[in-house]
Amino acid sequence: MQTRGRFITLEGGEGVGKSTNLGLVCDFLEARGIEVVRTREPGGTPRAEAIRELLLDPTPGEPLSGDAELLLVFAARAQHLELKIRPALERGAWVVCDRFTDATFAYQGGGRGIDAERIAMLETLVQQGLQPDLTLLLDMSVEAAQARVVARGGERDRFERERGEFFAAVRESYLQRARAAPQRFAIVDASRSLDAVGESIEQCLTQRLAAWT
Ligand SMILES: Nc1ncnc2c1ncn2[C@@H]1O[C@H](COP(=O)(O)OP(=O)(O)O)[C@@H](O)[C@H]1O
Ligand SMILES: Cc1cn([C@H]2C[C@H](O)[C@@H](COP(=O)(O)OP(=O)(O)O)O2)c(=O)[nH]c1=O
Repeated sequence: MQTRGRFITLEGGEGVGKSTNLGLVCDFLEARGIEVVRTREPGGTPRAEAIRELLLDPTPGEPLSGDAELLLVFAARAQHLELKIRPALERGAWVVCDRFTDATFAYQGGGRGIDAERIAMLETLVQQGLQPDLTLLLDMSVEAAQARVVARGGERDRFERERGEFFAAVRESYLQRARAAPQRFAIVDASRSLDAVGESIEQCLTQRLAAWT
């Protein structure tokens, strides 16, 4: 019987280094002979990426209602799960995803103030019990992460234009979720050098791999 693959997510606020470290996670696993599917949310399939465009579009004018934002996030996720994540896990590949539902609890929950119970209802509907096996939460101060976003350059999307209080609430929600599920989460101090962060991530992956095999 084919063993189901593992599902690993990277989480954290803007500029903490998720995209940078995603490659490191994938390389680490591939070097151990594991088939890896690298993906991201919102997005991951062409139609889910189209929903991402809608969510990130900073064009002023018509605001996006909180519920519309929440439902779009889960619409993209439903598509991503059915077409990409579940088939990969079922054939035994491992999925490494830049953000998943913890981001919804942090951004739509903590940031926008949507009740966690409403989010949890959609989580149950769309995921039917599927949860990441490991979530690497890259954590650092909002101010230092913002400085990285500024240095990275480029146009700011709809979320990146939010105020400092929004990101402080996002960070706090992530930390609360990590404390509530310490088996699933590993909190990584993302304020350190790229090498030091990478070393912590590799240590964590080494421990998990040993526990899973
Ligand atoms: N540990 C680090 N130290 C210094 N700069 C970093 C570190 N990690 C990432 N960066 C830089 O910070 C910026 C944001 O990183 P990125 O991976 O795009 O973050 P995210 O995907 O979490 O928004 C990029 O320019 C990246 O090169
Ligand atoms: C997955 C997800 C992302 N988001 C937001 C967070 C990000 O600002 C945005 C896009 O994610 P991402 O591309 O990871 O942003 P960045 O690389 O700049 O950190 O989508 C939500 O609000 N809810 C969600 O469920």
